[in-house]
Amino acid sequence: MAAATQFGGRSCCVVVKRDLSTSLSFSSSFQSKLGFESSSRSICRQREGICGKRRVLKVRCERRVSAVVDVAERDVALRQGAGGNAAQLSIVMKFGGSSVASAERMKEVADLILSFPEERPVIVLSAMGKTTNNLLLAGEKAVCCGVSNVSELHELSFVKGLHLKTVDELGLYRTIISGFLVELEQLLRGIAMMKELTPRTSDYLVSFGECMSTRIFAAYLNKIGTKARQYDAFNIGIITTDDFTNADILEATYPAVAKRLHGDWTDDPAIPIVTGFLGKGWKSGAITTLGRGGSDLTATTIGKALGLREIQVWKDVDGVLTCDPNIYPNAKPVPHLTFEEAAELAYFGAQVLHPQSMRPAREGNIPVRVKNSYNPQAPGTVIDKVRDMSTAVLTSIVLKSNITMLDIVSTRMLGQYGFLAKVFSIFEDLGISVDSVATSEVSVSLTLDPSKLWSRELIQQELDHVVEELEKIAVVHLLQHRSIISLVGNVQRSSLILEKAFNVLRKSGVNVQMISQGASKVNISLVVHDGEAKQCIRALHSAFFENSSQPEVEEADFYQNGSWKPLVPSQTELLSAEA
Ligand SMILES: Nc1ncnc2c1ncn2[C@@H]1O[C@H](COP(=O)(O)OP(=O)(O)O)[C@@H](O)[C@H]1O
Ligand SMILES: N[C@@H](CC(=O)OP(=O)(O)O)C(=O)O
Repeated sequence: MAAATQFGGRSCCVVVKRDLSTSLSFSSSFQSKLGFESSSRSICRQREGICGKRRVLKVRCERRVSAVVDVAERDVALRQGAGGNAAQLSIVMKFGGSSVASAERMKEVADLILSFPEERPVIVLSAMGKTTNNLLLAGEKAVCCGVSNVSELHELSFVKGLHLKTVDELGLYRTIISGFLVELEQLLRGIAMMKELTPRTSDYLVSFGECMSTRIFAAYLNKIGTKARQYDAFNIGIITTDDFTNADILEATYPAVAKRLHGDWTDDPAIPIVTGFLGKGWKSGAITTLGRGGSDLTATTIGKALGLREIQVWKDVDGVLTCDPNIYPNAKPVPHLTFEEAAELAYFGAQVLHPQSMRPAREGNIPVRVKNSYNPQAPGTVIDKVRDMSTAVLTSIVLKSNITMLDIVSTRMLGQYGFLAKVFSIFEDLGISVDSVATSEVSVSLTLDPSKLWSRELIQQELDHVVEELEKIAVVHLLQHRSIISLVGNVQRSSLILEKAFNVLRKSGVNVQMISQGASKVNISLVVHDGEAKQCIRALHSAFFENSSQPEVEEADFYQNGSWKPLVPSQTELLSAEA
């Protein structure tokens, strides 16, 4: 009989078997009270929800008999291994495109995985190197290049060449991927014939990248004697909305993925190699993608589904850095972040993590470690529920460029209630999401992310439509080519952060056009002109992270002449500072 673990109340608890099937189990007195002939009943409905501040799992069997258990309790039980002492899958390791860009890199990643013999990892892989970009470009070019020219497309040759070279160099059979390469060319011919690349076709097109990288890597592991099994995410229960190119993971994913991966592992252990980035639309049944960089989200989703101990995302940098190293090479690794900080960082543009990827990790309370596959010795960044904030001031500076800002001033006088509600209902009706907001009773400034508008070609038309609608109730100024600089950190120290930031910006001669502090209290956003943004980031980075002569930001500012200055300067001090 399969071993099981149980949690919940004394008279009624949830039992999870080794294959992750669940049932409700009753004490004998409760059983006789209910009139059930056996002490166990299968579950006909289960749903996750919020109760107070707890995430709970509500399960119900026939005759409306139900149990409510803490999700955290369930996850601990799963982590300890539903199934007694059997060695269960323990961690997720996700390797991004940069980590598996060539045969040599794949060998190094295999060595890295095998250097943790005590772990039983699930591996999530992205497409090799720049494959996704090349596939997208090939698709765009196919729309207008004519069917007969498809085979000459440079991007197609690049993708074919890279994958065949990798297979050859790893000593594998070309048949692992040859079918995909033929189908890929056929698909591009189809796009050329139709002269159209829909979001649905685009997702199908890019899926070839992950489908091939995982097959190559699994074959290589098997070749070197490590048993591995390839999985396409869309066939193992990663169920999503049908929002092609930017789909959301649905709740049904978690039990389905757990059942499939745990079940296969229990029957015949082999390292699972799963395609990142991909899912299956719940209505269409078609392949969907989770948005660019979506393999991070695949990794955290699998981590939560299986209740694993840790989620590792392996990149080409030493962890999450104090700012984008492409903007400023002096960026330094950040050792610890909370889920909230990491989510805010990702949402406001730090390309290092997918914006939605922290959600499953936070819900499952599973730590995420960001590591460098080119430099595995580097400690990386640990992202967890809490961290010591006693000395934390600023964690990271993030830039989001080319955003649009709207200044909206009510045409009515003060005291006009309902103004903000009207403004936001216009955005809701038009399906446009707003990033940052600053308000007064009769005016509101807000920023829009152009990538969230429906389609790139329509941006100007859509913006004109937004302005037209808003002008029915307000005077509107549309300000384009703006950047949001997000200061992510300990906003308990917001005055200190703002004081220092504005000092830097004043010295740089930059005028901030909007300020917003999110309710999450880990982020202060400043809007500046695009042209000034990078220079601001460099200056802010030097001030917050590089001035080593200053012991700590707050000490430097408030510990002078051997004594502490009060945190709030007196009026006289402010006046003398002004002078
Ligand atoms: N704050 C940041 N910290 C670390 N990397 C960042 C940051 N902002 C932008 N990046 C960029 O993100 C890249 C890593 O993310 P990504 O390209 O998704 O990696 P992978 O493809 O390996 O998953 C880095 O090479 C770096 O250029
Ligand atoms: N290959 C996809 C998904 C992904 O997550 O890639 P990476 O891990 O290399 O950012 C993309 O390029 O968007």
